[in-house]
Amino acid sequence: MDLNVVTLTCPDRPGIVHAITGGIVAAGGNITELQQFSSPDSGLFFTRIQVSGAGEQELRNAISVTTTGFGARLRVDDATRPLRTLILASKAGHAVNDLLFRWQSGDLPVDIVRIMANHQVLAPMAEFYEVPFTSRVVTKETKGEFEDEIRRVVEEESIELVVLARYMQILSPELCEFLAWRAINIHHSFLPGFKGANPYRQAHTRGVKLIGATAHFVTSDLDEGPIIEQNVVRVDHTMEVPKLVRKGQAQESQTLAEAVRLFAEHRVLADGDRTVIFR
Ligand SMILES: Nc1nc2c(c(=O)[nH]1)N[C@@H](CN(C=O)c1ccc(C(=O)N[C@@H](CCC(=O)O)C(=O)O)cc1)CN2
Repeated sequence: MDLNVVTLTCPDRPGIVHAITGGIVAAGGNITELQQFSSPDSGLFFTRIQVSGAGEQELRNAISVTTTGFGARLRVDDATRPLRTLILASKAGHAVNDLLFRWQSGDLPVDIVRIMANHQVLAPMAEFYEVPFTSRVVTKETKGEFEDEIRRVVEEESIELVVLARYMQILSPELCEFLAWRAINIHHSFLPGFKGANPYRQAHTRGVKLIGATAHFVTSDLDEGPIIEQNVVRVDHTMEVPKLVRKGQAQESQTLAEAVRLFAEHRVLADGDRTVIFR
């Protein structure tokens, strides 16, 4: 049985749902889930519709006809096809291991094709999960070559999602543009607080009572990308930085995995520099 996800964004107006569902009926489809949102800020309409019993192309053709003139951005995706995913990592293994375990357990609709890292530390973990692993020391001199290798892998392996699972190198503006809206980073703080490489030390110095994690799309503005998912946990004065790191790692892993799931299920839509999330 075909199962597809229709996502559409267009300037808001009356009759959009009527037009889309008319196309779905024309293609012989049955709606199994429907969510919509009209943004008062952007004036845009957003919808995600899960459809059974109609082919991907038939849906795309039928809805394109019934929404002609709407100025719509339409996608139809096979809901049963796992997203081809590349993980970028450094030394920290908690978020990588969590993704690999959930993937191997069938808990994430992705296919982890490769791990690329700027350290060799995670090679045994990749071998355990039988995932191809590439590592290269990244310096100012070698950064360009490594980024070219990332681009080559994305193109040659038909990668649909790049996950920065505590990858501690800043991507160039050119690579950010190439990966726009298809690269997710996990930042180890509750953004917009404590940007940069050492948020737990910043949190300890500030004496906060909550710490957290933020999954966001990667942009050339460090830690400023559109937010997909966030979580927080309570902390207190008795906790030194190592304890904050341990408590934070659990939040990072959970937050990143949820953001990857939402993206892979086509539940994340772009609304300017923000996101619309259909959970
Ligand atoms: N273009 C972007 N690249 C990356 C982002 C991003 O938002 N945009 N997020 C980072 C992850 N990150 C925080 O979440 C982060 C990583 C690294 C640094 C940093 O200052 N790195 C130093 C080197 C540190 C080292 O070698 O250990 C640097 O690159 O000079 C800040 C924030 C991933 N990339």
